[in-house]
Amino acid sequence: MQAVNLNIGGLLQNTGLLRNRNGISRKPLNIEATATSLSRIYQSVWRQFGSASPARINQMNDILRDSMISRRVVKKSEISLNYDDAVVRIVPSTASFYIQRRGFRTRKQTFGVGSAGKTTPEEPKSPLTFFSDLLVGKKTKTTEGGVEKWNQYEADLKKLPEGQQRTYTDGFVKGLLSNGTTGAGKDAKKSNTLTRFYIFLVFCIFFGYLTGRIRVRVGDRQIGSLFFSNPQEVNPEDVQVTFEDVRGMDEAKLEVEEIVDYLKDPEKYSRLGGRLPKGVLLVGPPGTGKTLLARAIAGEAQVPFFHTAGSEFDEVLVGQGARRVRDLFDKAKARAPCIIFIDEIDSVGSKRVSNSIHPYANQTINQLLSEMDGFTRNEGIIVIAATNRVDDLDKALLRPGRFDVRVTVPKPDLAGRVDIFNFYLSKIVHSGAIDPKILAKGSTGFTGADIENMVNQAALKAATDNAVEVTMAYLDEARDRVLMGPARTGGRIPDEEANRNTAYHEAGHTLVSLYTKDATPLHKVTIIPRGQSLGHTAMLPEKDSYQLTKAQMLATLDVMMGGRVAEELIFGDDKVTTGAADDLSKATQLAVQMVKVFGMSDKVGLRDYTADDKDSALVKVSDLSPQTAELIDGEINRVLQESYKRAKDILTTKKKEHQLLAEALLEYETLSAEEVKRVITGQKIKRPTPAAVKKSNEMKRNQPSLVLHLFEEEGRGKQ
Ligand SMILES: Nc1ncnc2c1ncn2[C@@H]1O[C@H](COP(=O)(O)OP(=O)(O)OP(=O)(O)O)[C@@H](O)[C@H]1O
Ligand SMILES: [Zn+2]
Repeated sequence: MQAVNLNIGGLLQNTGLLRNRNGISRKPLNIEATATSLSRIYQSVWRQFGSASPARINQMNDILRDSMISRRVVKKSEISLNYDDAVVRIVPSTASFYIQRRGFRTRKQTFGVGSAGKTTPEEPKSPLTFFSDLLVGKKTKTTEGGVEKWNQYEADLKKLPEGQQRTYTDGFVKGLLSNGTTGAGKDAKKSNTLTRFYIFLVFCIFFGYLTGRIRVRVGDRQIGSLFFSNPQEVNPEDVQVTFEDVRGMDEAKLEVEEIVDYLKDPEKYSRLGGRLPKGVLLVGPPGTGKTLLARAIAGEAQVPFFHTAGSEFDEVLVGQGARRVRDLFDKAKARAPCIIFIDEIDSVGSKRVSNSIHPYANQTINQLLSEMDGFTRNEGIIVIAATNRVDDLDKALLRPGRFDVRVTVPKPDLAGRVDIFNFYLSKIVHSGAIDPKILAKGSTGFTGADIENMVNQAALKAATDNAVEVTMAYLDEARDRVLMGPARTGGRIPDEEANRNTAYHEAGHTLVSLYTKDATPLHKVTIIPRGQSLGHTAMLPEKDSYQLTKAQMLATLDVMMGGRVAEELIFGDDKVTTGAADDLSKATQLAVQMVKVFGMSDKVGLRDYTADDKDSALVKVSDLSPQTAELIDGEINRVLQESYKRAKDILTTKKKEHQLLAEALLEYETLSAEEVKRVITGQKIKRPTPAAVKKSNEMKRNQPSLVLHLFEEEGRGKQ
């Protein structure tokens, strides 16, 4: 027992929590390792005493009192040890200790670690402990805990969109690893478990692959489940989703309600002679919840749901796509009433052109058409297809008797977004100060998937920070991630010349947007690489727009030109970079549309000139005269040229502002719209620069900053 006591003090010294008597500075604190070790020691003390009767707690406290720490703080009910952003509190009276990380703003957040097997109800325990538990290595007592964690992990994983599942898994495994390494070799058992876990993981993946649950994608195609005879066998899902889970699209829900009714009782409809659609086409941008709506229909009606994607029919081998369609319908018929859902139907159902990308699309579509014609209306099968490009679809699919009902699933409007935010916020622990209305106002143009993603990202970040709840700050940060893509983890790139270029380029976009009347309001500008680009100027519309005016489009063009113009003006014609390529390609697309589709060029007139671009004929015969073609070309160029000139005018007259802004960007890396406005009027920004923050963090780390109550107490005691 003596050994145990000494260990606590020694351990605290070792891990840098406690400065030793001579004040020699300590190693930087590894909070995870400390927590794990403390927890282990506490538990071993606890085990010697068995259950937690008051007498035993006293006994244990006696031991603690003898220890190096407690001797000095006999009378203290609590000892706090501060370290950078963490506080370790030891509460002898309850024989427990807590490691807190200081909260995001001012709030302190606590989660209990190693309260020696005893729960302390008075201590707020972070509700987001799943991550922190993993990171800190909180031990669940039995193997059941492991199973639970695993199940939880699996459940959580399923909830995430496919793109994020990997990141989540990475985090999970990292959590396990950091957990495992703290034992540093001594804990052979643990590493054994870890090995077993990996073997299990590999096995799961392999098994999943074999059974076709996990598929490998090569380019556009799936090479999946090669070993089983019937590849891509679609099995119906049991759907738990209901209309309650689908938010912010009341009209669409109304439109499909009848279908639910029908699926619940097809007989009733047949008896009354009603005619129901065979196919429903859900049209809307990606992420607006088309799949979700289809699932909800199945869930409401309690019928099987066959989920496929158009691309799955797109096969390497001749006739396979068609066979899959046949198999799918055969299975569905056996399970009617049911729903067949075909996602991204445009990938197979677009105009029946023979091209090298979809050589056998014809056969597949024909099969689909004949299957849909093959069953009668009231057989109890509803085929729901989703697309975001209805214009591209083969007209044959849209004929009566096929997908003759069309339901639009638009991006949510303000009220819809409030609803969706409310829904997803209700699933996480969040601060009461969060106002969904403000969130919705600040996320114009977001889809349901974006919002879900945003809330989820905020919750994950809060969990890794061991926060008690998700605050507005986390949500703001998450919004920027959704809006601009994840920032480069290392911050700015190490090439300062490139950074300078980016700063002037982005400042160019920003200034043009500020001084152009109809431009979308600025949100943020940054020179931290995001996604593909080196910098980013993010704009956020103030309200939902249902249409764009010509002035708004021209403003957008001008802003796009701003980047290139800035490079030219500051660094000279021959120093322009490739950084503007993306801007130019987007600008060109827009200009082409303005001239050819929207009739926004007086010279070219009001005709839609894209009609024959869409034609599926193999050999295109343009019915435009060469003069007209030339005219269109000239007009597109003129629109772009004029826009370039407007941007140049602004940046030439605002040279000083341009420089101020670029310098500020180099210094602060990211600026909000308000900060931009301060900077260009010559005012200072009232926050430390990222460089200063980094430096002060480093300084803190190298400085013994731990002293506190413990030693003050000791000093006073001696005098
Ligand atoms: N209106 C909404 N209400 C609640 N959740 C939504 C809504 N829209 C999207 N989501 C969330 O976003 C996820 C992705 O949406 P879903 O896959 O249904 O979009 P989609 O329109 O089918 O997109 P895609 O065209 O890319 O397949 C859903 O699983 C759901 O969690
Ligand atoms: Zn640009």
